[in-house]
Amino acid sequence: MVEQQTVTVVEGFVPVIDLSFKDNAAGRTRIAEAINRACASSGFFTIVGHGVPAELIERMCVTNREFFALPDTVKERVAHRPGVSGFRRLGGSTAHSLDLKTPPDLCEVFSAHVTGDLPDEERNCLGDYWASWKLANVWPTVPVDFESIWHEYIAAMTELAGDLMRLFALALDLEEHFFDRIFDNHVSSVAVNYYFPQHHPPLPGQLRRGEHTDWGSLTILYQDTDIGGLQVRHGNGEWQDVPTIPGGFIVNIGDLMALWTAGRWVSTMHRVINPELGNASSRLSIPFFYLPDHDAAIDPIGSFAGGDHDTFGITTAGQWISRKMQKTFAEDPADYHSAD
Ligand SMILES: O=C(O)CCC(=O)C(=O)O
Ligand SMILES: [Fe+2]
Repeated sequence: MVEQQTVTVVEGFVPVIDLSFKDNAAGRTRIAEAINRACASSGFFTIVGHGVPAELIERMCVTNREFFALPDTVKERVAHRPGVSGFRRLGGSTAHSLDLKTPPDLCEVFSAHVTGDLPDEERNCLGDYWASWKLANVWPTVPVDFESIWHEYIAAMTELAGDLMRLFALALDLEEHFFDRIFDNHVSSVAVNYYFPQHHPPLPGQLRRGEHTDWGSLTILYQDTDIGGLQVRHGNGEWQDVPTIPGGFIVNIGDLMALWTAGRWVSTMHRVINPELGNASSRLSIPFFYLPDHDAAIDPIGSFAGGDHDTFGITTAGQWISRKMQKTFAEDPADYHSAD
């Protein structure tokens, strides 16, 4: 018998859920119940006992730290450019996805997609509009094992995210494999955020990451320090720090889960605040954005069908995410055109 307290190991707005028993039926039921509570209140929880090897996470952190420590001229060799994903010295303005006008976020980013190594002709079929998952991946040659570690990490995240979606299905009283077919050609990505040391005071309204919701189904986030900075917005409008749990991943749901559940689960606003002035610490965060097939519908599912939702005339997951991304990077001189 798996008791409730062995599953939710820390209660709170962002509870800590232990997945150690996810491979037995009683454990899965308990975990699904805990996930349902978290997703209906904050949309955020931390997982431990997730089974991703600590040494893989460590290698992923080390190789990315090495990359971001390289001179700009070297990093620019793998720069994001039309048709190609990669390194961005300006990590966009996530608050722009909500039409808020803020200065650029104080981070650099390197991103790659699960689709990014496919041949051009296959990628070009993934939506008839601009989309980041249609870009080719570009890989630095230094650090030498960068690309292979990224691939290993993406494979581990894909497996974990698929299992989380099966737990989500149980939590929503759906058939356990309900979501599998919506993700059989998923267009997920990893975007490593490097929050560099701040030697100058930020501009008014400028944050490491401006407030935003995530746009996909779920995000699995690792942070490589305990200096913190990630905050989620409580229903009463207050911002709450997300505690760092050693070895844990933060999981949050994105807009698609809120749309699919007609708002029963919440896609919660979050942001990353600046360190105190004079504190020159840096931080790496590694979100894995689990994004379904680009043509997945965004209508409410199962028993939520017919519920209220305003999707601004958008019908597919790909259009929804692409529109948000274009707003986030609108000041980037790349080849964007409307997702409509
Ligand atoms: O760095 C973090 O803790 C969060 C980053 C984030 O919210 C994002 O990249 O969507
Ligand atoms: Fe986010």
